Amino acid sequence: MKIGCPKEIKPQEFRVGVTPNAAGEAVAHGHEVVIETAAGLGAGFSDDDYLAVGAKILPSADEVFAQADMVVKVKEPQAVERKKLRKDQILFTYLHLAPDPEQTKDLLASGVTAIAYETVTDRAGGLPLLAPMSEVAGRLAPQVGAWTLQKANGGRGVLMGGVPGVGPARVIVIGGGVVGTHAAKIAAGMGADVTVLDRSLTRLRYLDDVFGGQFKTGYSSAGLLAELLPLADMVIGAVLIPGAAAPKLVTRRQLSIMKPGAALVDVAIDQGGCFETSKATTHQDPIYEVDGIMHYCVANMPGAVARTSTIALGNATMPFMLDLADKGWKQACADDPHLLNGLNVHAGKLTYAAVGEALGIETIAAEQALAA
Ligand SMILES: NC(=O)C1=CN([C@@H]2O[C@H](COP(=O)(O)OP(=O)(O)OC[C@H]3O[C@@H](n4cnc5c(N)ncnc54)[C@H](O)[C@@H]3O)[C@@H](O)[C@H]2O)C=CC1
Ligand SMILES: CC(=O)C(=O)O
Ligand SMILES: [Mg+2]
Repeated sequence: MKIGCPKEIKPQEFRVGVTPNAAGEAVAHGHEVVIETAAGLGAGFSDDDYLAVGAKILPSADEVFAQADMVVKVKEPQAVERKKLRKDQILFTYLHLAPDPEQTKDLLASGVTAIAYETVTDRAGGLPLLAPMSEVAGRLAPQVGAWTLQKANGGRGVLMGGVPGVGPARVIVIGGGVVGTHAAKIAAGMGADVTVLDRSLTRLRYLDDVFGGQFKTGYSSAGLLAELLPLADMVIGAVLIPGAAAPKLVTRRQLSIMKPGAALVDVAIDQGGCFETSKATTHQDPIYEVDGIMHYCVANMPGAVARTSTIALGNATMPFMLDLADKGWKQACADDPHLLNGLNVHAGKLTYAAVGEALGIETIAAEQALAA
């Protein structure tokens, strides 16, 4: 199979979908790998690094898309990239379709077979291709939140760890999955007073067992949140209902009960965001203010630390990419129900129920696409 990897074109996105290590393994499996020139530069990989493992360098994205049987990326295809997709081509990348009707429409029209990293599952009930980026975004969240809290950025001028004689910042993390756990660990490590809320008691028991003493836990409800919001210096949104649009947990009216200059960091923005006032921002212009509350809503946070993120993502995607290339998507998905859970679009049909529900589009079962 010919595997193609274009340079990412989303603003300030420096990650790359295929690392030289992954390219080398694919070549060793007998596949051809074509990489757009300079695709890896932002993550510290030169064209020569790819040539050294047997990949080919192509001069443009047009040629990569035209030649590839499978396109491997990081971010959802942008409008100009979507025009290059075609029937009988596999697209393997993050998609986040539920809050994105335009992209969904274009993918359906293209006829492409699109497998979304964020809905591939594992035996433990986790999301193995989302997890590495959730680890990164979770660890970044307190860091960017702390920056947002600085006076010059519109924040309330509170230091995460406080100082002797002055108490620490209070941080509320909503959602105690991968993002939430890593965010809480780092915020607690910075000296903040941290509470993690989740709706899963099993998850709260795990967090209490492992991190009891470092941060507190609470059962996520509208009532508890209303109690905690007036006390918070920072709220980190880290909820997920896989594939679905994020539930709105903090309303615009509730901003008025918060401290002026408090920071909302909505990591769940790629699924539409969990605060009513969230709208996606970019690394170039990451924060904005609503009713005196600062919002940070960058939808590709891991792009800020592109080298760490690219290697972490490549480690996770490589075995799935190899499986898809070795067997073709149908056999790979038939053999692995967890990879089949990644199938979101095939030949003009949506194959992921939560996306269909969010967008009001008819969905077929992924198994039906396999049988077609
Ligand atoms: N902005 C960015 O750059 C990035 C965003 N993300 C996003 O972060 C979000 C979280 O991802 P993960 O932590 O990997 O998911 P996860 O599945 O590991 O954790 C989500 C947690 O949210 C909990 N939850 C669901 N509804 C809740 C509610 N109403 N209140 C409290 N908790 C609730 C679940 O029980 C679960 O523990 C996703 O939307 C993901 O796409 C991930 C990486 C990068
Ligand atoms: C998960 C995701 O959307 C990202 O890493 O950008
Ligand atoms: Mg994202």
